[in-house]
Amino acid sequence: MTVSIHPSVDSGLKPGRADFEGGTLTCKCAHDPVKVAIKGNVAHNHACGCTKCWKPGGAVFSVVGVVPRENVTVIAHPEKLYIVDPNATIQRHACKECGVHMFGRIENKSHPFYGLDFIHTELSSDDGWAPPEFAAFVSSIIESGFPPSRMGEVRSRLKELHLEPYDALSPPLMDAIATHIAKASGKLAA
Ligand SMILES: N[C@@H](CCC(=O)N[C@@H](CSCO)C(=O)NCC(=O)O)C(=O)O
Ligand SMILES: [Zn+2]
Ligand SMILES: [Zn+2]
Repeated sequence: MTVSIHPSVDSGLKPGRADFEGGTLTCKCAHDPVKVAIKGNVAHNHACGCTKCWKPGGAVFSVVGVVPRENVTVIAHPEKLYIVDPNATIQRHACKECGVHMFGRIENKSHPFYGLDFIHTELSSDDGWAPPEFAAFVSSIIESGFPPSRMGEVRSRLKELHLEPYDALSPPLMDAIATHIAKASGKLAA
């Protein structure tokens, strides 16, 4: 049986729409759900195998991308949100009742990704979100208990889905992070 990556990619990637204006993320609560309005499309959307990103029940990977923080507005039930780990780089604001992560925010102003919030577009029923482009932190799925002996199967399936597997972020994003650090330390001209 083909290994399942995530319900939104298992039957192939759905193309996004260039003119997509954004949508609303809704948590899984049957009553009084938290709602978050997102302006514009998601960037750097990716499957993430890390232990920290929210995954729907049974999924091996999360699907997560970024939007400018000023494009994220909580429009219903902000009182249900809490920060999963206030010490983490990405502070994930999750619903206290259903556990879904509504957005992840970086508060450290010197972080390379400061200004970007992490979101899960599957929480929206709107059509046109950009699909994931690659798979990040693939080896990290083992930390959640995935059998190491099946990693070949996972990487083959990701390639088949055109989600190139990496054990950190993609090379362009890793280069962007390293460039930011080198500029901050003075090794490269700012
Ligand atoms: N092996 C660890 C990796 C966790 C990790 O570094 N996750 C990345 C990617 S999250 C979305 O791309 C990260 O930047 N984390 C910062 C944070 O979570 O605050 C594990 O699996 O836990
Ligand atoms: Zn909820
Ligand atoms: Zn992650």
